[in-house]
Amino acid sequence: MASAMNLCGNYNSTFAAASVKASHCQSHLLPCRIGFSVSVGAAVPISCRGERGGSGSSNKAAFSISCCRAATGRDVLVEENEAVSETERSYTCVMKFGGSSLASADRMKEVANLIMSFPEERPVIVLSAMGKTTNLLLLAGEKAVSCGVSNVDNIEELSTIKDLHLRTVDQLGVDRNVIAKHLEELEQLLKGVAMMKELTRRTQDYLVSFGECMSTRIFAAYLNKMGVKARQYDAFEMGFITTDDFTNADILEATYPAVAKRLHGDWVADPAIPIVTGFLGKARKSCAVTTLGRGGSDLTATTIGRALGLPEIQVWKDVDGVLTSDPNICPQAEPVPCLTFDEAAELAYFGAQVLHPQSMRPAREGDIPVRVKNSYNPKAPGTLITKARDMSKAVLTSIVLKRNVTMLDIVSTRMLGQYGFLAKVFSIFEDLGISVDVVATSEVSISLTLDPSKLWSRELIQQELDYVVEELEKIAVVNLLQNRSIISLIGNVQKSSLILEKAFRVLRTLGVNVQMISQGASKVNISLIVNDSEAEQCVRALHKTFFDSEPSQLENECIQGNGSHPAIS
Ligand SMILES: Nc1ncnc2c1ncn2[C@@H]1O[C@H](COP(=O)(O)OP(=O)(O)O)[C@@H](O)[C@H]1O
Ligand SMILES: N[C@@H](CC(=O)OP(=O)(O)O)C(=O)O
Repeated sequence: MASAMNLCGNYNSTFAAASVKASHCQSHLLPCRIGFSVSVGAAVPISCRGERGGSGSSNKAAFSISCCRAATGRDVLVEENEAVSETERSYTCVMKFGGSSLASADRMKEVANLIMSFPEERPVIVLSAMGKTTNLLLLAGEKAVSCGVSNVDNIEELSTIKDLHLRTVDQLGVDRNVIAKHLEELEQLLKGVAMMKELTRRTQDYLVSFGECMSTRIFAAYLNKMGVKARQYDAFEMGFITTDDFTNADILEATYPAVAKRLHGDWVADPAIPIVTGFLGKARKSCAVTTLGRGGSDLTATTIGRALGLPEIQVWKDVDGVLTSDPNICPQAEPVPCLTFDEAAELAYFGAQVLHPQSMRPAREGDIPVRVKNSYNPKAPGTLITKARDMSKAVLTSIVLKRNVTMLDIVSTRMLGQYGFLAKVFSIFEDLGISVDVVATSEVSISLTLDPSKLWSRELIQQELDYVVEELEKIAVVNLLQNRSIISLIGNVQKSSLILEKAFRVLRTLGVNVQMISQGASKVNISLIVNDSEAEQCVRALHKTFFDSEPSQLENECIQGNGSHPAIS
């Protein structure tokens, strides 16, 4: 009998994708997940995971499989209805917990209770490093470069990391040995950095990997101590294969079948909850440890979701879901109940820290719903991210701010009507491997923004910018404008006139001049470029206008096409 699990076990990405579709045919699964509520502390041990479902016919669930098979040289859609036992289906969802959910031993206990409060789930757990450990590791690395080998022991961040992790294992009552070797190796690594007086990106990735390697070992040991069988995995040892772009590696396609094979194989051999390091991978060429860019554990979770074809991916944070704006700028920001993958991807790409910019890609490809939940408030419904939603009443979903953006005004030195100007400009960015965010063009000029946030090193950015300008000046007059911000209005661009009218009224009232505007092809984002110094004030005022009024009023305005708002007029 073919099951979703066995199909994925063929280690073939087509079949892995097929099992994604398979799980989505179980439409009964989704409604029961929407709006679920749990009570933390009401722990229900998941002690008999391997036995759950058994092999008897009474435990079999109707299961519809729709898969693609390359049988005759072309893809063929095969529809089958089969009965697959719960056991054979192995995992039921991915649950990712970020650093904010894992800041202390108490938080780890609460997360363990939360996982145990879903006895019907057989989750794959993805964890980030505890609290701010990644930042501390980066700072320790920077200090090691110049402090001298004999002073490494005195690096404050190293002591903070050691104290946090040792205190956590002690408070959880697990053996210090679970992380002893890692702490020792971390210190040795920093001594190596101090000796070399150099921290390459490759070493930096290896250095920050200690955070996730330790948090997952501690958590798996704690679950086992609680009688819940768990197995720790380092992503770089379990099939996460990436490019060699240290600090910002891309996950390669080969990851999906490799991860599916490993997780399914282990489940069949010896069922246990996998506790996987987020954020990490293994470089295809050098085989060194890589990282997926800051916040990359979200991407680890969606990659596993797609690899296994799971019905849901849950991303647990310290906020009640994706909010109408960054709560650090707009404390009154409210959770957004539903988002499309496109909206979430745009929101993440344009600066909302809550999701990793690339994390929606595997979910979208596998059409797997992503639920953003609050580990501090599990009863809150959170945000459900799916392929489509009813946009008929939607105006604005969220306002996002991306600071410290560099803008370039590029004016052709050739005459009007010269062809090939745009192509030349973009080939320069391509050659230099620089990503362009927002673009506005006329026949002889281009304004665009460059994204420095993907790079972790300041000097390199300046060096790169100098080089870009030098290259562009061969064909154009270039004006480099730094310290700009992109304010992205994510929502229903079908209502762009309404959105823009309201937005520009606010900005005019504030006396802010928009330096560039772009309405992307995505149809969910309008970007406005303003000075960094004005940006937060603009976001707060825009938020007040779009979200502090009764929803019915916004809807009325949409229907009547009347953009005026009492807060401004
Ligand atoms: N639009 C937004 N919606 C929700 N949170 C946001 C948004 N913009 C910024 N944030 C910030 O993102 C944080 C959650 O993301 P992150 O710190 O990466 O979580 P985790 O470490 O749990 O993965 C929130 O605490 C909040 O301050
Ligand atoms: N620990 C990594 C990866 C990550 O995803 O973290 P978080 O889930 O806490 O944002 C970072 O800080 O970037």
